[in-house]
Amino acid sequence: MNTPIIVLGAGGHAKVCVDLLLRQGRTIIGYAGPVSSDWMEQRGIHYIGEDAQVAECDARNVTLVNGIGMIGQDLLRSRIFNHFRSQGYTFETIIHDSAIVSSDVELEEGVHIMAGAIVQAGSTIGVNTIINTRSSLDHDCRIGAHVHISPGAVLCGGAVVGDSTHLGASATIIQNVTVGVRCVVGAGSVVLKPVADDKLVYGVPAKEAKK
Ligand SMILES: CC(=O)SCCNC(=O)CCNC(=O)[C@H](O)C(C)(C)COP(=O)(O)OP(=O)(O)OC[C@H]1O[C@@H](n2cnc3c(N)ncnc32)[C@H](O)[C@@H]1OP(=O)(O)O
Repeated sequence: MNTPIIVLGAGGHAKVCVDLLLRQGRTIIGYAGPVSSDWMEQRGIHYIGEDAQVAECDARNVTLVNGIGMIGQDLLRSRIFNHFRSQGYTFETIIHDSAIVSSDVELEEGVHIMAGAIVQAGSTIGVNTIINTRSSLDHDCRIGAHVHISPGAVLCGGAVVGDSTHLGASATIIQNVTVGVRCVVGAGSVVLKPVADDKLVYGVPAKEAKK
């Protein structure tokens, strides 16, 4: 079904989403955010206005794509998702044509699987999570809601990532290891042992940052 889409945001992640949607021939009604964007205008994507203006579009006739990115513990992406869900809007799950996603995978609402990503059999991914460019989830990974798996990250089989955690670019989690909720794992880190909730870890092997 080609339900018309409104993109929320106009920054880096929104651009990549728009590029994916245009390649797939999707209809984009416009984008919403605090300011207009030359990049969007050059592609003929109409500026709807601030987020409140989205309410003028009936939630039954559109779906939303959350173009807000997530770095570290920035909660804007999850706040926007929860706000519009509570208003009755639904979020589109988007998968780049170059991604490889097993048929034995559970994807919840609003998941983004970007170019070159791989998701293997038995994995589950919670709402509003980004599986970013060229990252890979091997078999039986469990990824929570509002997670960002950054470009190039590698999750070995059975790895678990809790809600609202940001896994940095090219980080690796070895098999069957759990990273808790609301954690940040630094770019390039190698996680060998479980990480408790609310921790910042980085390095090889990954260690908890000293406060
Ligand atoms: C599409 C996209 O672009 S998605 C974006 C993806 N972005 C990322 O993956 C970025 C992830 N963020 C990081 O890796 C960050 O460096 C963090 C969150 C781990 C740490 O950030 P901060 O708390 O600001 O740490 P800060 O920069 O002050 O560095 C503190 C120390 O840790 C070291 N350090 C920071 N990050 C790392 C890392 N990833 N690996 C190893 N050491 C690190 C620094 O060298 C510094 O060491 P020093 O005190 O000996 O000089």
